[in-house]
Amino acid sequence: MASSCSLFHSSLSSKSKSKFPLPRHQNNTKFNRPPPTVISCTSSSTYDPCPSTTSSNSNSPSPLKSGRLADENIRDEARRHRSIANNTFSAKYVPFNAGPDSTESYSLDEIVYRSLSGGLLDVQHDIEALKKFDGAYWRELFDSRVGKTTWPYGSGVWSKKEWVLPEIDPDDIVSAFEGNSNLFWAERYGKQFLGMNDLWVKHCGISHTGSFKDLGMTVLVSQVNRLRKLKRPVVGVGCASTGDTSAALSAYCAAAGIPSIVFLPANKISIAQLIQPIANGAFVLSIDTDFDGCMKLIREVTSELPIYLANSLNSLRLEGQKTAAIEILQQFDWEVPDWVIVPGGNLGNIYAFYKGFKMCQELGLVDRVPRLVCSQAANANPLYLCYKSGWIQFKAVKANTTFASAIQIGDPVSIDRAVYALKNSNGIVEEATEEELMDAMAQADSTGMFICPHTGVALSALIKLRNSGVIAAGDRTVVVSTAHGLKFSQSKVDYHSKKIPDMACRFANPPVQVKADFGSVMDVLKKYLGNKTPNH
Ligand SMILES: Cc1ncc(COP(=O)(O)O)c(C=O)c1O
Ligand SMILES: N[C@@H](CCOP(=O)(O)O)C(=O)O
Repeated sequence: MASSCSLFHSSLSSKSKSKFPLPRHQNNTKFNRPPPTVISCTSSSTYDPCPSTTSSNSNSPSPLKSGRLADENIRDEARRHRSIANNTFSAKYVPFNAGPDSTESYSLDEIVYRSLSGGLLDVQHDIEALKKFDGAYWRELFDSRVGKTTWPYGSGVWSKKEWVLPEIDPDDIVSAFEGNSNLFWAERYGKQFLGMNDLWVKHCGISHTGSFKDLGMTVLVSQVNRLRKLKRPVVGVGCASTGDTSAALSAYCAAAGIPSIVFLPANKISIAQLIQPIANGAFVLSIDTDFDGCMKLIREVTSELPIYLANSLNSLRLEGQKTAAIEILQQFDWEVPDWVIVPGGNLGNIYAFYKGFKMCQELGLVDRVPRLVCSQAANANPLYLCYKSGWIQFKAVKANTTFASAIQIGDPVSIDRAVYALKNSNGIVEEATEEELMDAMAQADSTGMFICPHTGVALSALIKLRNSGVIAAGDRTVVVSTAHGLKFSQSKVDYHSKKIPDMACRFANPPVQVKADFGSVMDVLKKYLGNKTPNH
């Protein structure tokens, strides 16, 4: 039996009951009644105006203070509150950047990675349905979910569920409460090295498996969980990886009890990244090729075997990754920064950021999108070369070894998405040499960060654009940090021991070897302190 809180909008139609304004009616009456579809108290909001009345059984245990029943876990609680009727929102696959005449589309429950013409796909949301709620509604709804443990909205990704995978049952979601990552004010770095006072680092790598890939993987693995329950032919999930996608895939699959298979280029990823899928029980293939070779193989294999493809060629991943952009706006109280700088490899993430910002603009949460910068390692720079050609010519390259090993990619699958994102955000592409990216990383670390080399690539772009005056001292700028520095400690060890051929390692800070006696220790300390001036 439906509870009183229940399932019909009529129970939400009184403003006094609902915390959130209701959508605009077609006739423009402000906050009129939502469309006559059925929606649960919690399918569009974590806010339950009548939590204690949702159980129809008078013998049920009394609710806890939190609104949860005594014998319930958070998933049970979500199940009790879930909608038993159709959700108002929906999404489907369409060919990426299809013209207005295209009618090609696929349900998200289909296993499809490419359009009929062989192009990329995109997840298209029913924007008209989302637009029935105004920008203020969405801002307030998303803000209300931050910092909670309500399943699944406590996750930074699932707090935007209606914009991500609106139709998935919370019961099918596999989440580690990812997202909600720190937006770090780089006060000292900005001031000391760039003369900036509004510089921020979005620490997407301080996360469950240590990279932004968690944001996309929770979505992909949740959908796989659903497909398996629907008895679709998915025996396992596979990816090619430079180390972060494989870590995220194996962790989320392990949490859900789903087999994962990862293709890694032998000797081209860090030890920390290699041990992650091994520890999480993935089937790990170390293949004597580079990432592009692994990517080619996984595409062939997934078209032959019932292994679901987890790379960002699969547009589902980007639906999760785009929430980092929404989160940045949220953390600035819905003010739009001037610049967002993202390191690029397979090039899904730059498009994901664009999509997140664009949806916020389209749905009235903000009035513009920031300018995007994509930064590549000079040793693996096909996008940069394409940009320099005036976007005229894209040619895959052979990616050379780089300390930014996770972006050692010469034939990015999302090239079309990246070009689209950059063209539509008045974007810029930069590149960083090995010395530039390692120096930038070392300087940032010396101000209290501990970033990965890929973030060094993004910082190098910022340094260049500041020096050329393109980015002004007062511009609010966000650098996206994509992985945890601890995954790449060997690169820092090499740098600080000045062991890198042809690199000055100007900011190295090697440890001082000293004998274990008081005099020797005093000597080195006096010498060290002699170079310092008191701070007053
Ligand atoms: C740490 C890190 N930074 C940046 C990237 C680049 O992201 P994308 O491939 O979406 O361009 C990747 C993966 O490619 C990565 O693992
Ligand atoms: N850096 C990535 C490369 C693959 O990117 P994806 O986003 O297409 O999975 C990795 O860590 O594997």
